[in-house]
Amino acid sequence: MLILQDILYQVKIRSVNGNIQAPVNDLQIDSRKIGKSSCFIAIRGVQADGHAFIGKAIESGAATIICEELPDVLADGICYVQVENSAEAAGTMAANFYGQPSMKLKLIGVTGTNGKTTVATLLYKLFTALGYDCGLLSTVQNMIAGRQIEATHTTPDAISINALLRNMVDAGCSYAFMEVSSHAVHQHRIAGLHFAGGIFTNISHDHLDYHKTFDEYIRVKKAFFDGLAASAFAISNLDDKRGSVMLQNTAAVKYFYSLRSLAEFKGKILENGLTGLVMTVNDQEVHFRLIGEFNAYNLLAVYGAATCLGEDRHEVLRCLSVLSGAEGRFEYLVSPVDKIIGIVDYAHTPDALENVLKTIHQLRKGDERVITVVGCGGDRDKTKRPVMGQAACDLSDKAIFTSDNPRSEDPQEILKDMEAGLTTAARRKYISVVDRREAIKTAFSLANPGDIILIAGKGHEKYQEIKGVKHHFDDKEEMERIMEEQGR
Ligand SMILES: CC(=O)N[C@H]1[C@@H](OP(=O)(O)OP(=O)(O)OC[C@H]2O[C@@H](n3ccc(=O)[nH]c3=O)[C@H](O)[C@@H]2O)O[C@H](CO)[C@@H](O)[C@@H]1O[C@H](C)C(=O)N[C@@H](C)C(=O)N[C@H](CCC(=O)O)C(=O)O
Ligand SMILES: Nc1ncnc2c1ncn2[C@@H]1O[C@H](COP(=O)(O)OP(=O)(O)OP(=O)(O)O)[C@@H](O)[C@H]1O
Ligand SMILES: N[C@H](CCC[C@H](N)C(=O)O)C(=O)O
Ligand SMILES: [Mg+2]
Repeated sequence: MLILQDILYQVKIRSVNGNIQAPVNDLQIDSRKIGKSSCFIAIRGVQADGHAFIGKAIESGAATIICEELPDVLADGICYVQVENSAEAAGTMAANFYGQPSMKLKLIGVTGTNGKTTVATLLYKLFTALGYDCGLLSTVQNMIAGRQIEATHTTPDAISINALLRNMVDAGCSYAFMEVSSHAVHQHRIAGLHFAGGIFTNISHDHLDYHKTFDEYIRVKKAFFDGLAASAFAISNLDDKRGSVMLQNTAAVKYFYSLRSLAEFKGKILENGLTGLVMTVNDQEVHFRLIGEFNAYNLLAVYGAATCLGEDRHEVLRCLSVLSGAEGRFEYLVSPVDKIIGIVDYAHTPDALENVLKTIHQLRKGDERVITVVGCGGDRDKTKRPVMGQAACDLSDKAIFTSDNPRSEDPQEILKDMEAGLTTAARRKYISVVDRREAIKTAFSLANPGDIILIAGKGHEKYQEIKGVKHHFDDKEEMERIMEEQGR
């Protein structure tokens, strides 16, 4: 069994009270998961302060406590370690506890507002196709060499990350690809990890409920690159306004990808249709199965990373050309009778919604109409609601506003936020149908043969969260059922 002293390696300690040689069975940041000889790390959170649960943790068997503030009364036989930052300590300690798994494989992190899941998943699929055992930490799922593990977060907490990485190392993985959310950077969930490379996709409006200002959101994303080692590579999107700033202070070796300017990884779209993209990538012409300009960027990022990792460029493009994207990202179905194109996409930010709708317009052959079903999540950034409502109307012939995980909020109020400030032209185009199933049905009832229906916001999600309860709901399943029921 490990002892506390070993696990504290490189943690910034302020004081120690008790026996630092105490054994540690496991690490926990949640008092509800404590067992015998657990080490409890008290973290100040958004909802609660872990320090309030120190007593509870000791009652449940914790023998060692990591905290920023010592309790007034110290219990006998317990070792208390006061640290500068508990969240950061949790990352460093988790890495020590699990034997530095991020150093035993090559860990690549992907950050940005949109495209993280797509890029990380493509990298996982690509390196698997190239013959490596790989790991993946993503919004849709975690993977350990082909074995699927349910994902609860885009980026899990530090202890879960290191436990998963340990399992990957034990399963013989030589690569791990992970999404790095801005919440994760800010909450130090990635502290103590050793990244071999970092990728930036893009930055636009999201999570301003959490980060408060756009500048702060940028600063947090940039902190990921600031933390990379000189031995790592950092790849950024030159066509994004903040693409260069992201890498301004990184010690890592910098690379850029672009569709518009000269860059190490340069792409040009030749054809963009429902059957995929035809592009040149560093002067080699390739056909990809992924659709839309935004995926051209995702593919360039993946190509760049694979090149930096020493893979053969031709082989990389050959493998990439046959890959499909991540579940729920621009997945489409054509109805058998009326040839209505139904698209399920995870666009849940203004930028993603705009991108996916612009892509749909580029794919249109004639005067097919575009009908969009969209909602905005409850207990999330409210400022994106009117922007998404307006974008849906601007870029569709008809928009149906509906619910997308209202969580603790009143769904009608969310719809009101989406409707607020719509232009007169937009007002003529939208209707609100609070029940998502009814909204999808309405979209199909309104569609003429050949029309395009976009169902945005939930992608791979298999639930609708209402008042804290997750009800089974799957946009793709609904779409298929309605097509059949309506005989389309
Ligand atoms: C807003 C946010 O990010 N919250 C995350 C945060 O929770 P928190 O700060 O609210 O924690 P808290 O409830 O205040 O508790 C503070 C501490 O006390 C502990 N505690 C609490 C209660 C108790 O009885 N005993 C106890 O020990 C908690 O375990 C925690 O360590 O830390 C928790 C542990 O790591 C996360 O599970 C939790 O994610 C919540 C569930 C969440 O919904 N997060 C979303 C917003 C999120 O993280 N999303 C990003 C993706 C965003 C994107 O699209 O880019 C993600 O990476 O998934
Ligand atoms: N490079 C990109 N630029 C802009 N939009 C994109 C890009 N890639 C994907 N999208 C759009 O954003 C949606 C979400 O994509 P993806 O799941 O890959 O992003 P993400 O960053 O992982 O999102 P999340 O933060 O929720 O995990 C897609 O369904 C698509 O509409
Ligand atoms: N990672 C994002 C996903 C949003 C997906 C959307 N369907 C919603 O529930 O708002 C979040 O947690 O904010
Ligand atoms: Mg994701």
